[in-house]
Amino acid sequence: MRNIAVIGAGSWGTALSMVLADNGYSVRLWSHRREQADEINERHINGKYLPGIMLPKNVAGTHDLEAALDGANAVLLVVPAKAMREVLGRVREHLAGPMLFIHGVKGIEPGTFKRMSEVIEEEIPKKFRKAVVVLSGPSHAEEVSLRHPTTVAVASVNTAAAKKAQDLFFNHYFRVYTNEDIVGVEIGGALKNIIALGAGISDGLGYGDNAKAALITRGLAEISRLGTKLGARPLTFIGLTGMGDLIVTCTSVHSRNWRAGNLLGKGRKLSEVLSEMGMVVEGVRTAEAAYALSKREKVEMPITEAIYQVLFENKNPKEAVDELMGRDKKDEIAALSESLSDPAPHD
Ligand SMILES: NC(=O)C1=CN([C@@H]2O[C@H](COP(=O)(O)OP(=O)(O)OC[C@H]3O[C@@H](n4cnc5c(N)ncnc54)[C@H](OP(=O)(O)O)[C@@H]3O)[C@@H](O)[C@H]2O)C=CC1
Ligand SMILES: O=C(CO)COP(=O)(O)O
Repeated sequence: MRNIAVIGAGSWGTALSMVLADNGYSVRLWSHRREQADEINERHINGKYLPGIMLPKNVAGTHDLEAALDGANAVLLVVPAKAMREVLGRVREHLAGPMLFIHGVKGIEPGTFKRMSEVIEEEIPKKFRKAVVVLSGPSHAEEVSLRHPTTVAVASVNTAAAKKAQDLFFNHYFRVYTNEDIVGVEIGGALKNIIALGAGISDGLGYGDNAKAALITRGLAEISRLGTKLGARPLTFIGLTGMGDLIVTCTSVHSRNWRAGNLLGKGRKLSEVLSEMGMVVEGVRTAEAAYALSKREKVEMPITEAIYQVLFENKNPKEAVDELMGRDKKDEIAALSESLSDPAPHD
């Protein structure tokens, strides 16, 4: 049996460990908290993040990063985006040879506004990485852990590496597609969280399905505009990691981003909401990054801007919606058509 190191024992790291274990791999699931690693080994559960789920026996918890990485054929990184660089610095100290790096993180690094694959390339010397792959798509951990049918995409500039990752994860309930557009997959996965916050805010305000459909569709338009400006392929945004993930995150009660937005729409303060969630809400920091990127790249992103203002400038959510609705009249497609020509993918 081959070994895989999973770095990050939250909901998603644990659910993906189960997929790998079901596929016959020996998984070492690293947690930065010793008691969580002990719980995984002694009781075969991760009570905080996936309550009620029994983990397969071939998922071993560990608090020792060196032991997690020793002899591993691939490493899967699943920590919050803001922790990625620090965790990679620690991982780097224990690498002995080249490894396949896969990540399942849906965020942009605060401050640098870099994608996670860029952070991995900066922190892990070339001699220690065979390739970098992202795994993304509509996939709530809670449902994956119940082995409910789920589809995702794996993307890399290295096609063979994407196929390798596809082989690692693919099974009867977890269908994995390859995609050559790593920029589009990472941008779609990160920015959908901002729109999910918006969908939650809209629901919290008492608005209905019309408003949510508008947010999803026009949200996708602005994600595509920024993504293509950054080098993504437009078609990626109508796929699993674009429209697919927007649908699931904006409509599911499992979504932490939707739930956080819902509380904000009901009038709660951001600081209170975040401490109550107790899990990562990537859309908050990603809204800051996407807002800055939209200014840097001169891309119009009115929904992102409105959500940024609600989160960081204390704007009243209802006023933000009123302002969005009162913007200048527009043609639906004209502003999009430029970015919808589909060049070959590039990084
Ligand atoms: N949950 C899901 O359904 C999905 C999540 N994702 C993405 O996966 C990524 C991780 O999310 P998810 O697992 O859900 O998050 P959770 O909040 O469930 O778990 C985060 C995990 O990371 C740990 N952690 C926090 N900071 C650090 C650090 N500095 N060093 C090491 N570990 C740390 C936490 O530990 P502690 O318990 O101590 O806080 C916890 O184990 C996010 O980018 C998310 O968008 C993608 C697809 C689906
Ligand atoms: O990315 C996800 C589902 O595809 C999980 O979304 P949340 O982080 O909002 O729970």
